[in-house]
Amino acid sequence: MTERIVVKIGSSSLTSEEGGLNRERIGFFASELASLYRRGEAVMLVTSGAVAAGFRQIGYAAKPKLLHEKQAAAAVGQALLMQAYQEAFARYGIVAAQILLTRADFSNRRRIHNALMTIEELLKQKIIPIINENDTVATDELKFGDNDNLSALVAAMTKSAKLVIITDMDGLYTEDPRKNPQAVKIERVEQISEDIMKLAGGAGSTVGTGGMRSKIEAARVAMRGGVHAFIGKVQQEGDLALAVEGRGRGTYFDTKLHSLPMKKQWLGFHSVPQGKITVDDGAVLALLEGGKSLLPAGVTAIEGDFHSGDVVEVTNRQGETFGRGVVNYTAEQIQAVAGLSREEVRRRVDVSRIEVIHRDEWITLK
Ligand SMILES: Nc1ncnc2c1ncn2[C@@H]1O[C@H](COP(=O)(O)OP(=O)(O)O)[C@@H](O)[C@H]1O
Ligand SMILES: N[C@@H](CCC(=O)OP(=O)(O)O)C(=O)O
Repeated sequence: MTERIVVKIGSSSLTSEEGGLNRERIGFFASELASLYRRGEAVMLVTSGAVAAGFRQIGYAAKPKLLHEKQAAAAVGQALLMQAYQEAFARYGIVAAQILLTRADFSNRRRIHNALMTIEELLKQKIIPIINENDTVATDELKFGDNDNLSALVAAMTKSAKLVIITDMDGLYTEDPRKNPQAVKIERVEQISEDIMKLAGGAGSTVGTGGMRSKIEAARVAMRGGVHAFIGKVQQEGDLALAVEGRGRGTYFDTKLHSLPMKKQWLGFHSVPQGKITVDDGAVLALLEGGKSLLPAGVTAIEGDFHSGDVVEVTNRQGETFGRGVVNYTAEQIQAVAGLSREEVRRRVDVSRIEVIHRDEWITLK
């Protein structure tokens, strides 16, 4: 059966601490991906390594820290990276394509739709899309920075079955094993709780960026989008196939959720909330388990100055955010009717819909 699989390779797997591309590793990963491709899987690659590949060529002594230097390094390195992959895939008769994306592209529905259509056509033509962040145009505030999150968004957008995040560690441990060799590996995670989040530390190498934390955040996004995730090591021949088959050297993050329509992905992953609504326990239950809309009666507090049609976060009484939705009221209108019954609400404000957030415009995020 053809499955869609997104594979993410981090800088630490492709380059050395001194920078420069490790062509042998690229050749190895290309052969691993080619074996999935030959089995009929629809493979997409999200690869880092542009900055690490480029800085040595420019003559910088170490991985640059300043944004314009990083961007210059990426501009040089991205071309080297693509050249290396295209050559490596050509050995297997596979054509590869370059796609560069930014976070801003994801928040613009037309742009991301175009990117998706391009990827769909490439997959149809049996071409492997190779995706990286467009470092030259991404502004600092809006940068993915690491590619973990980008890979999760690509996996959700393409409704992939699996996301394989390849790194230099064979999975998630109870602590960073570089700091504590006694740390114990976690084989399976079914829900990413705050306790799981706390285990993860930052990058382990000087070329890596996000560390384990950004990988777990990515797994969380993937799982919400109905994608099973794996974080681990692919080092020897056949490791990638094992990772995909459930026998890999890493940690599995299984999900019971189904893929999300683009509209819900936009709401959950890309929209920028303009305020916050706190609700009572009954409303939490109605939204989380009843599949119901949020009515004014369940609202206890609001924050922010938002308009009807804006996206807001919804939090419980403990202050934990558990979802987002599009509001049908202005902040002022909700203030006037919070806690009131439908009849009272109709008497006091003139709104097009009685629901503060309709269930079709809601996404649970936990
Ligand atoms: N709890 C943990 N379990 C495993 N690795 C961890 C943990 N916390 C931090 N790390 C570090 O995360 C690193 C991988 O992230 P990173 O260096 O950003 O790699 P990449 O370039 O592959 O994205 C590992 O080398 C490891 O040192
Ligand atoms: N877009 C950047 C990615 C930066 C980076 O180091 O990411 P990662 O190795 O995935 O933590 C690059 O190609 O250099």
